[in-house]
Amino acid sequence: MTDRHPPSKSSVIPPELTQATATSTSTTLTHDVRERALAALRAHRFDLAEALLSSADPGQEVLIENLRIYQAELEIQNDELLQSQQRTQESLSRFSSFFNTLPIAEIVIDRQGLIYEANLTAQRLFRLRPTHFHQHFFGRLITEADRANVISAWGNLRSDGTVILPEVRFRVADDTDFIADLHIASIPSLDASTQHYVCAIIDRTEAVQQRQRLRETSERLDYLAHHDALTGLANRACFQERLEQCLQRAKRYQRQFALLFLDLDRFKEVNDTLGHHIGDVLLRQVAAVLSQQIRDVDTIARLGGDEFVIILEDVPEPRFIAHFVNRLLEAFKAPFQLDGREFFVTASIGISLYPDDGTDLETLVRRADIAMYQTKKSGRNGFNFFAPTMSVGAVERLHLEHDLRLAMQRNEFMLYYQPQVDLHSGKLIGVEALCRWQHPQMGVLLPNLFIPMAEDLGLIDELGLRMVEMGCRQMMAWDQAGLQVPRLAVNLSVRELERSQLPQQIADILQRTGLNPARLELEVTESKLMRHADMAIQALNALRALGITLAIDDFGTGYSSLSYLKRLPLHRLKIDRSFIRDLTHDVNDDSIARAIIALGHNLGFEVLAEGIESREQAEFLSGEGCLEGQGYLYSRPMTADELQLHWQATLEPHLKPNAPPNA
Ligand SMILES: Nc1nc2c(ncn2[C@@H]2O[C@@H]3COP(=O)(O)O[C@H]4[C@@H](O)[C@H](n5cnc6c(=O)[nH]c(N)nc65)O[C@@H]4COP(=O)(O)O[C@H]3[C@H]2O)c(=O)[nH]1
Repeated sequence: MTDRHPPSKSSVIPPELTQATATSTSTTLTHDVRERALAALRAHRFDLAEALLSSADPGQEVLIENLRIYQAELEIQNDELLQSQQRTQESLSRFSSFFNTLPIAEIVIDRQGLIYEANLTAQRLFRLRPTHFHQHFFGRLITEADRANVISAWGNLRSDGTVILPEVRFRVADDTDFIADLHIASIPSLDASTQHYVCAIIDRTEAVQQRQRLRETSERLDYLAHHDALTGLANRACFQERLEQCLQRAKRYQRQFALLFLDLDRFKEVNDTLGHHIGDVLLRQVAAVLSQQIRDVDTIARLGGDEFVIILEDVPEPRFIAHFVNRLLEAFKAPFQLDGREFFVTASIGISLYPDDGTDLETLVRRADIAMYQTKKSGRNGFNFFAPTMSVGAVERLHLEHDLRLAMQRNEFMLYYQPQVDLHSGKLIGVEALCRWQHPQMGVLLPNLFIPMAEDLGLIDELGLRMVEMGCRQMMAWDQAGLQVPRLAVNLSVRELERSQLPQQIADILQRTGLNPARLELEVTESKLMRHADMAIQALNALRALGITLAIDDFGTGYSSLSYLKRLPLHRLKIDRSFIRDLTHDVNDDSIARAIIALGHNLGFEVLAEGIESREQAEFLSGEGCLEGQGYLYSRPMTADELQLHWQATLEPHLKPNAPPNA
């Protein structure tokens, strides 16, 4: 760009000097002089040319004048040229500094994609020196993943010769990546072979990172809004959302789901004795243990303190929930590691079911809570399904408790009896005594309403003994009346088993009433028995020693361990009626009932099925080897007089008026 190009000589050199044909003035010049003058002119030595010409022919005035004009013209042209060059130089340097100080990386490439030029921003951005850029393919600055895309877009520029590609991932020399928008524009050119393109690379890393940070922050905020900071479980807000969704799904697809409230037993003691820090460690460990037990579809949340809640979606049967809950309680049998020590913690669980216990969020939550509270009251470390009787309000409950105490004094309790029969012959083989409270205002109340209350109030021992005695006396009375009822089964609260005097008190009753101990059977509910296993074995052994028989009630809902079951001095398994209800309609229940019967027999127990309501159920059971049963098919629970009337009339063969009553 710095070379000077003198104006074309042919336009300014006096024709006399260049023309071969001599004019009137040039003819006098010798060839030699002319050549030398020309050479001097070409060398811009005007003084020499002038001297040569004057010496050759001093009369050549015109020629010399022309020469001077030519010299003046040349000098003007030269000045203009110099100024033009100066301006070009300035313009180039302005462009160069503009190009290099642009905050945007600009790279000029040729038709092949080879880099022709790159500004300073591009050099800094790619950490490359200019020499590295030159003759490098532009594509090498782009990551493999995006390269083909860019090349294809470059080959399909818009009609205005540009294309914009957002967020292309470029690769820097040190192999790190950055994200930038890429604008490609063709530089107008007359000759396609020298076509160039300018690629503007607008670094978007900051914006992308900021967007990423924003997304992360909003995700984090969302997480915090929906999770409990201590345990990482869902929090109350999230739980309510999920429960609402679960409710909608259950309504739409007519499914059942369960809500479990779980509260740690004596958590306050941990906090008070070991400190809040350790309490927090325990809560985190409990959260981890609980999380391991649930399926992906289920939700577990911490509502605060030591209160956890689980939504079990789509549960076909309550007994699956019982199975799940037993697994949960089982998980609590392993010690927690707190402050380098092993620590045992138990939990109380309450369960409500959609739709049985409520069809709206508030009702389900309240009822699961009530059921949990009930578990706490009945000895903790266990679970309860919600029962309508639990929902008696605080005031009503107070009244009822008061009434229950009075009822004990006034002896308002009585027994209903439900026959137990031989499934083959239909013969009466025993009765189950079921307690009723003849409330002066409310009429006959069922045991689920008042037995737990009696347990809470510490009245169950007295009530239980009264029922046993009442039943034994009734057996003797039937004997007297000539109705032989071979066996009396009475329910025993597991609370009663805790009392060391119980065996002696039962022995006293048997003695007082005169009933043969072999005709008395005591029933204990499986799930409750299993929760007090070690204590129960001792108590049951002592009772067994009296000569009475023992039955395990509601079998199948408590998930006893077989090894433990074998150690119990039991005579009878009573299959829970929830397994009987769908017999012959639900193959699962068929197989469960079949398995329980086989299990009972293998363990050497008699097996009795509860809740038989249809002939098909009875036939299925007897076909599977279950010999005994009870249920509405045979009789509802009834008063002693009703039973006597009914069974004396319908089962004459069992009337043995003269048989020794207590044989
Ligand atoms: N759907 C249906 N139900 C049937 C059928 N056959 C009998 N039942 C009901 O099933 C329950 C059987 O008693 P359980 O399992 O020992 O369950 C008893 C027992 O655990 C407890 N209970 C009853 N009396 C006493 C008692 O004197 N002491 C103690 N500790 N608990 C008692 O209360 C529970 C409930 O007793 P009830 O309300 O009398 O309810 C009785 C009975 O009425 C049937 O075919 N279909």
